[in-house]
Amino acid sequence: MYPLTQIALALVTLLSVTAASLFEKREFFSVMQVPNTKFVANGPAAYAKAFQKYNKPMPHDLAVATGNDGSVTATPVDAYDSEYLCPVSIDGQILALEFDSGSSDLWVFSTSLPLSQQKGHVIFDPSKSKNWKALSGYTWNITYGDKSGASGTVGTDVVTVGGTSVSGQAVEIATQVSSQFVSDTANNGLLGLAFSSINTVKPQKQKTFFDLAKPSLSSPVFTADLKHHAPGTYDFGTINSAKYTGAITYTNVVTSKGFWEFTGSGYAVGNGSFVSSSIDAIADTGTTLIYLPDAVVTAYYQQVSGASYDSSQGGYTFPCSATLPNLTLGIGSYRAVVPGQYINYSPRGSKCFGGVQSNTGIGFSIYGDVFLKSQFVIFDGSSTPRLGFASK
Ligand SMILES: O=C(c1ccc(-c2ccco2)nc1O)N(Cc1ccccn1)C1CC1
Repeated sequence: MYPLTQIALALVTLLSVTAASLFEKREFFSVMQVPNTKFVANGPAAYAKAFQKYNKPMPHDLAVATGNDGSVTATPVDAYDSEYLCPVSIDGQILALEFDSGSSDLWVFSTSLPLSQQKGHVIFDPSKSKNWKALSGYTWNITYGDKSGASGTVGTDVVTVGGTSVSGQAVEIATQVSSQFVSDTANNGLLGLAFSSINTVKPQKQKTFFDLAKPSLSSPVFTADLKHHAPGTYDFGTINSAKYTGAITYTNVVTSKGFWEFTGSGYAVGNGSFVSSSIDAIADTGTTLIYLPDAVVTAYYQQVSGASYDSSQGGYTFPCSATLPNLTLGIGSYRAVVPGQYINYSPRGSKCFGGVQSNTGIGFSIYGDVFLKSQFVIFDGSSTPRLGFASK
């Protein structure tokens, strides 16, 4: 064979081998493992992972050690305790949500919002969730008492709160939010804990996290242990006796409006005598202040020197140096005492704005955070829903 031919043959062979090696199915190859030097070992978390992987209940101590005991921290968003935010995982994306026992929609800031409304917020991106299932044609639209509101579309996903996971939870994606929510950049959405009857999703109402979690909870309850100027907790499925003192007083709940609605038994201002009177009220963790009948509000501020209704502020104000009396609110025979200092809500101009205001126009009273943070509160979602209150 001529050398030229040999060279050509060799070249063709070399090329064909090279080409083949590019396309051949490689039988095996090894990759060098590189240790993650930044990883900090966490034994309990590693141990808990095994239970979570196979969705098995983990031992109590391990649950407590790893924040999986159904307890979630509720952190005040500012120096006035105007709202409390809790970390919620949506298929691994963690957002700070406001737990609201006065509404029943779980909605989040999302990538579907105009960028101007997303600014400053932690955003949920459904495209990054492997368990996300869009509910085609479903919408939601909610308006709150302070005229704030939001609306959008819906899907379902896996939602985890304090180690309690729920699959198929309706997550309401905001496509529009009001200016109050845009400017509240710590708040990335709400988790409704009122009754599912007032969920706003159409064409089919959706269930709240609590309703979906109930069957997996040891007891169909959640508790609120909110604190004054400090983080507190919501617990799901258990009543932690270390968090309250004395006996729990239970009172019946009417669910016809979809709220945790009950009848208060009266009030006392400071060391004054208790006035028996039926007060139709709701327990609302999503409302900051206490809204009461005018008779109670005027009786209270009569005991605060320099207090007056300031129409320019839309409520009662008083000199910030004023000493505020305690407010006692009756629930059955139980006397819930709200410390006076909790009722100095915030400086407003040269005066301070009261944490107790009139319920005029609402149609019922609202026992909001100023009240709830003075108590340990049990939201009992059993077949006969009831509210429990205890001192702490
Ligand atoms: O903001 C709400 C509120 C919550 C949920 C709903 C709603 C409509 C449809 C489904 O839920 N509508 C509200 O209005 N407050 C508190 C409040 C504060 C001040 C004045 C009026 N009210 C409801 C719980 C009482």
